[in-house]
Amino acid sequence: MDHTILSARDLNLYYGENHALKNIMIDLPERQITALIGPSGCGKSTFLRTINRMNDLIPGVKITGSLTYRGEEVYAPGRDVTDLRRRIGMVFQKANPFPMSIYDNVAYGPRTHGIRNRVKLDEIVEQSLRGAAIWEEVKDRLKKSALGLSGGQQQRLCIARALAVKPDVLLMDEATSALDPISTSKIEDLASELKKDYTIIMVTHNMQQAARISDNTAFFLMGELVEFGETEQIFSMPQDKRTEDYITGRFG
Ligand SMILES: Nc1ncnc2c1ncn2[C@@H]1O[C@H](COP(=O)(O)OP(=O)(O)OP(=O)(O)O)[C@@H](O)[C@H]1O
Repeated sequence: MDHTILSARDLNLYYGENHALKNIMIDLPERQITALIGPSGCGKSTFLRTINRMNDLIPGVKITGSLTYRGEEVYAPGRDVTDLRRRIGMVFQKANPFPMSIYDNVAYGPRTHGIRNRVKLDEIVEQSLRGAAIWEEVKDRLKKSALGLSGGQQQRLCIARALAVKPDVLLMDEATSALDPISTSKIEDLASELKKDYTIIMVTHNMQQAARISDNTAFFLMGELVEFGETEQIFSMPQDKRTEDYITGRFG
């Protein structure tokens, strides 16, 4: 039986007057890859950011309904958002390494959480870089600037940085859209590897990518969740005509 880790019930989000998420109902299973697909502006990224409260930073946002993570309300008053974001990490479309060394990028989060012991930090940095499949490429240049890495390496470094605080869930917002095919395939392989230990939720515009690596697919359209199910089913036998039109390229 799949174990639900995140659950939305009648979840609505408004940017001022713009009703960007409409009555979202979804149960996301643990330790699987869920792909969020749909045409531009349908609310995929908004939904992704709602999960670790990144939308909190945007003025005029109103959220109603329920979103639970491991049974606890994400928007409960008094919820520790820093702790939530430690447990639910995020990787963005554009790799955004800090302008500091490779080592310091990865050690940044653990240091913020109070880890100062050098041996312990070394261990976390190595583990995280190995976890993100970039250790072999950077182990001899840990003190060099992260900005000297290629785009694909920078994105894997950002994944290592996310892993360093030992998260539970990884949110990926079009994490490969700026990368070449080889880097993209490395990150896809990595995601498939990481799902043994982490729950991954990814926004992608790349239908082949969703079909290749995700276990479940959610199709959004104009703020609604039109269809959610096993990726194989969604791509072979969509239940909704709108899903079918989208995945066969008739719009979007
Ligand atoms: N920061 C914001 N302030 C106001 N409105 C926003 C903001 N971000 C998104 N929106 C609006 O919310 C709706 C959903 O946008 P969102 O970015 O979630 O869509 P998306 O499906 O991820 O699109 P894309 O594939 O183009 O990234 C759109 O109408 C968009 O204009």
